[in-house]
Amino acid sequence: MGAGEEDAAAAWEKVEAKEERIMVSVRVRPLNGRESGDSSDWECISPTTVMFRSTVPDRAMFPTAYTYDRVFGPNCSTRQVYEEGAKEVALSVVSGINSSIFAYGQTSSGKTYTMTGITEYSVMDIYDYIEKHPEREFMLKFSAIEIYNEAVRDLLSHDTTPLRLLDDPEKGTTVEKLTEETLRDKDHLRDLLGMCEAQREIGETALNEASSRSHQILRLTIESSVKQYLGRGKSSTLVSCVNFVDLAGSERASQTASAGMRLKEGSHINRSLLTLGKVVRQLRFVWFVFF
Ligand SMILES: Nc1ncnc2c1ncn2[C@@H]1O[C@H](COP(=O)(O)OP(=O)(O)OP(=O)(O)O)[C@@H](O)[C@H]1O
Repeated sequence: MGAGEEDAAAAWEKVEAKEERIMVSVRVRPLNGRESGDSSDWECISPTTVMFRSTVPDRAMFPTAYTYDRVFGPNCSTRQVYEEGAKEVALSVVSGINSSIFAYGQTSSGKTYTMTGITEYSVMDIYDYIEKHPEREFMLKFSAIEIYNEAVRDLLSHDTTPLRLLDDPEKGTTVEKLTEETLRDKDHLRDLLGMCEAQREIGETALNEASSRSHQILRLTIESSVKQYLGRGKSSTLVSCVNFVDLAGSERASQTASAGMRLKEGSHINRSLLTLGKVVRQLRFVWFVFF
């Protein structure tokens, strides 16, 4: 086995050793200017437990505690959330393991804020790993889509025509004609991330002046081979990808004061999140997933 294959085998052993391959963390953001007069209903009482105590007087007597793999309170930085909640998952891509990190939550809860930081830190660590492994040849590719009002759009193209989803028996679901950029360096990736941010559909609601109105999926694919064996017929190439998913937030029309276009967007967002919830619930009962 070459160095890369050993890394991959070690990473797989680590994954196999864990009973759970899904990690769920909760981040409670600080109250903002609009909410600062209120007291928070949520309190992080340990690194894994968050407690909900309703401010409605009759219900305040019955707090409920929820336990997750990790809970981050309002004073935790995005760096800490990344280091303790996402780094291991993001970096498994360099060892040939596919992974996804996604943020799910109510509108204005801090999903985009958190995912932007996590993506940035992951990119820095992935390039750092590449620099420390000159014995391997790496090729990085990047693609980005948003799902807006149930239509899929390429965020690396100025063409707004919706793209078709195709079911490939080997590759699974793919997006037809999606741009995939081969990255020159991390500055190139930063430029592309900036382009995605600029292209993404956002709009103002009563709860968030820059609310994401679409689901965004950024995909980084990494191919790597041992340089020594390249072209000698002995080399094997590791190919894997990491997805950074920033979902649009669930919302109540009464709270976001949505009407017209915003209301239509909100109903698409809520419906797709409801479907995602159903899929996750069903997965609890499925032992094998066939592709
Ligand atoms: N941990 C945090 N610390 C400080 N400010 C935060 C934090 N999390 C979020 N914010 C701020 O709160 C506001 C809402 O955050 P953000 O846009 O990330 O929410 P969201 O969940 O993505 O919302 P939506 O679903 O509407 O797109 C932003 O102004 C953001 O800068």
